[in-house]
Amino acid sequence: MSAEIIDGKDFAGGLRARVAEAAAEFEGVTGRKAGLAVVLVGDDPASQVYVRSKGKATIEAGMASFEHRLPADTSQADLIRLVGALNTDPAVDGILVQLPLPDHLDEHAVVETIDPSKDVDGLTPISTGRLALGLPGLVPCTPLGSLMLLKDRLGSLSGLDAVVIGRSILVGKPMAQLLLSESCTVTIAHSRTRDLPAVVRRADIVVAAVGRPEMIKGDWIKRGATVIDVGINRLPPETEGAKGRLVGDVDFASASKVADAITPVPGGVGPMTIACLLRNTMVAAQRRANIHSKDL
Ligand SMILES: Nc1nc2c(c(=O)[nH]1)N[C@@H](CN(C=O)c1ccc(C(=O)N[C@@H](CCC(=O)O)C(=O)O)cc1)CN2
Repeated sequence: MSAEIIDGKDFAGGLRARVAEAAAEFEGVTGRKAGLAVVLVGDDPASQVYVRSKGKATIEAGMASFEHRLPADTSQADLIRLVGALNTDPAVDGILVQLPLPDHLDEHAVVETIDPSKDVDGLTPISTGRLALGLPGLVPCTPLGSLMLLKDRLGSLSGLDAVVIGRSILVGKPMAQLLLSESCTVTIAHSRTRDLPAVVRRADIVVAAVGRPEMIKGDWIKRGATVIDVGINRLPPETEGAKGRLVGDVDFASASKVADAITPVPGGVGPMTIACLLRNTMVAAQRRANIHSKDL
């Protein structure tokens, strides 16, 4: 058996087109573009690529992009001052602080200052609390995109056993909450989990978000499971000067022989992260302008 490949790039393209339609409608009604502000501190190469992609995708969707690039030695007070200014800027509907931040900055303290109505990353205590309570709100982009792919593939997830490997605030914890709200039986596994292969083997749905290249092997996967690989790991280059291959947290070659369906890396969950950021920005803009629109 060979698993069906879940094409996140294709699904993300559809979502981006729907967001673009909503963005044009929003501009028609309000006379302004919905706006997303992205803040990057420092010069982490991967973050620079992601921030550039976010700006490009925002403009392609017909929204306004505000990019703020700050030096690596920016103080916490200066960063919080910038977030404060974005909170009160009427042209800004969504604010995202690119993570990780340099070590001297306190991510939680910075994120906490974002106005929850503009929290398109879904990371403020208000957004996190609303998700935990099962109330509507803005949800972190990678788990939201992963859930969209799962529901598109499986329809109802009710009663299914799901294992989320990883407990980060960006992916693991919100993913588990989302699966729980779909009535899955959810296990959160992590570095201290005993007999991880046995835990994973029970799952109908496996979401891998550990950040360890190709750690989850095919013989850990239950036959017929659906596998969502959130990992994006660049292997060391095979030849000098070349770029290393990009792989997920799942050993794709062995897992795809057992699973019913699997997301590839690249081209799986990654493109959904940016598409969901555009979607969240549009939702935030509509709510702030009191526009009631169909769900994106
Ligand atoms: N504040 C946030 N910081 C970070 C987030 C986030 O959601 N909010 N997520 C990640 C990085 N990320 C967006 O910021 C991101 C990662 C990967 C992709 C993507 O499209 N990946 C492609 C491959 C790209 C490549 O060739 O390198 C894919 O998987 O196909 C988009 C966004 C950490 N920080």
